[in-house]
Amino acid sequence: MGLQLYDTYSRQLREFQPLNPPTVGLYTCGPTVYDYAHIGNLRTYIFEDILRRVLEFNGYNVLHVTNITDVGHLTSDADEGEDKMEKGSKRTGKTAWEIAELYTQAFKADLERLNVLEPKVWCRATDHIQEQIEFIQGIEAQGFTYRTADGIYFDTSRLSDYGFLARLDIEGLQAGARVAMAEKRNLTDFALWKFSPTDQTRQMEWDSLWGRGFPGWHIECSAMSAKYLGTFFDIHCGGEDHIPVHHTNEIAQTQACHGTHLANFWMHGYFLQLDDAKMAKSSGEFLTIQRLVDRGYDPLAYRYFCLNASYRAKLNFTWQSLDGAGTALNRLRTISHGWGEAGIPDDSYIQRFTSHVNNDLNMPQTLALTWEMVKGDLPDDTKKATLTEFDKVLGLQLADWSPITDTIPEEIMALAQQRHQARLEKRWQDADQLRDQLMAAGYSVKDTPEGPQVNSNE
Ligand SMILES: Nc1ncnc2c1ncn2[C@@H]1O[C@H](COP(=O)(O)OP(=O)(O)OP(=O)(O)O)[C@@H](O)[C@H]1O
Ligand SMILES: [Zn+2]
Repeated sequence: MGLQLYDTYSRQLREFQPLNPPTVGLYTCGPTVYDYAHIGNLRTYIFEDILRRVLEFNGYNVLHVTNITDVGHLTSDADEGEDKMEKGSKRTGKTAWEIAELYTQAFKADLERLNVLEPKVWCRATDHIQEQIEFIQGIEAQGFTYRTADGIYFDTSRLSDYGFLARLDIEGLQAGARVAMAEKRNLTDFALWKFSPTDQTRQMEWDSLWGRGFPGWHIECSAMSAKYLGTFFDIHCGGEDHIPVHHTNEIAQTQACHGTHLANFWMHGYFLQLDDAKMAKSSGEFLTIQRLVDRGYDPLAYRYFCLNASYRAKLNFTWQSLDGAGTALNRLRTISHGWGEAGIPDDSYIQRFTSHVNNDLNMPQTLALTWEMVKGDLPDDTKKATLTEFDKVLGLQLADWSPITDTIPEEIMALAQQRHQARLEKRWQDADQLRDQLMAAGYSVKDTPEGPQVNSNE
């Protein structure tokens, strides 16, 4: 059986077939760079990384595109409130451009620490203003837009299946509406272009044929995915919160302009929760990768923790489970390091592994299989080779790991051994001199019942 993926659009598992084999177009909605990413955001990027690795494991060539939202995402997803970037600028005292750069770099560094593969294309919203303007013109030409005092809006009532992705009950929504509509014609209408306020200047604004302003949040993804992947490509991903608003509106825009629902598969990662509530920047403890590192955790322990659950299930974060993941990861590292050189992978395990990862990225089953293989009775070199194959998807960097003592150079270990010998023979002067030599080279030595223990002073 081939690769089965759950498609939110059709609400079913579907067999994945690329539109243009062997290439797979993958678009993953990126961060709004007004603050550090929390580990909840990063759970979604780990899920998308597993997806990418599984596609590559199946022999596809993945053209992976991720955007950076550095303008236009307002504090409410419904086009109200302040631009998150301008808000971040006030909070930090830096310009919106400076914080965009700062948090983009911090985000990329977090991904690297989690061994998330870099997309082939990074695209910033502010580098694609012209493409967004042209896309809005396309929508306008099809008659889907109208103008209000604060911007150009998309008329969602013009699409008979608006909201299909989220199975939105439009009539129910309208009836229960509590929010002021201002000049919006329908509750679900959204901004394509917002005008700059007349009484204040924005840091990020551009001229357009409609007036000076900035793009709405959703248009960047329709415009940039069309530029890099075409107007109908293989897979589009994001977190579950993107289903009812952001992705629904991306689809509406592309449908209006190009008549497609943008991607063949829509896939969504479910939330990381803290005390049974969504982890968010605005509420609860703001946990970043750096916070975990400061508390002595390896970022890859967090990756392992995420692999314990299906991407389609909410996952509760606890320190205890992170400890458990860290312990399991270290056991895996130590055991596999002890196996020595790799031989040839075991076919039957590789087949079972493939069927688990191809079963909608079933990581809990995959981890269980990994431990079954590790504890089983295959020869060590076969185990090593099999695990190395598995790790192409798990991404735990097992082959790169070695115990700290392995990094002590041989000549230093030899000096420590000579000192040990001198001590046994009670040649105290020689022993002290050898210790000084080790110190000068940047190492300290501790005498333990098991013999000398050498540590780097770095
Ligand atoms: N708790 C969470 N668990 C998993 N994914 C999340 C969580 N919160 C947000 N995401 C996802 O993280 C990605 C980046 O989102 P973005 O940078 O816009 O964060 P955000 O929406 O500002 O975060 P927050 O909602 O915490 O303020 C999106 O795909 C989003 O769906
Ligand atoms: Zn998007």
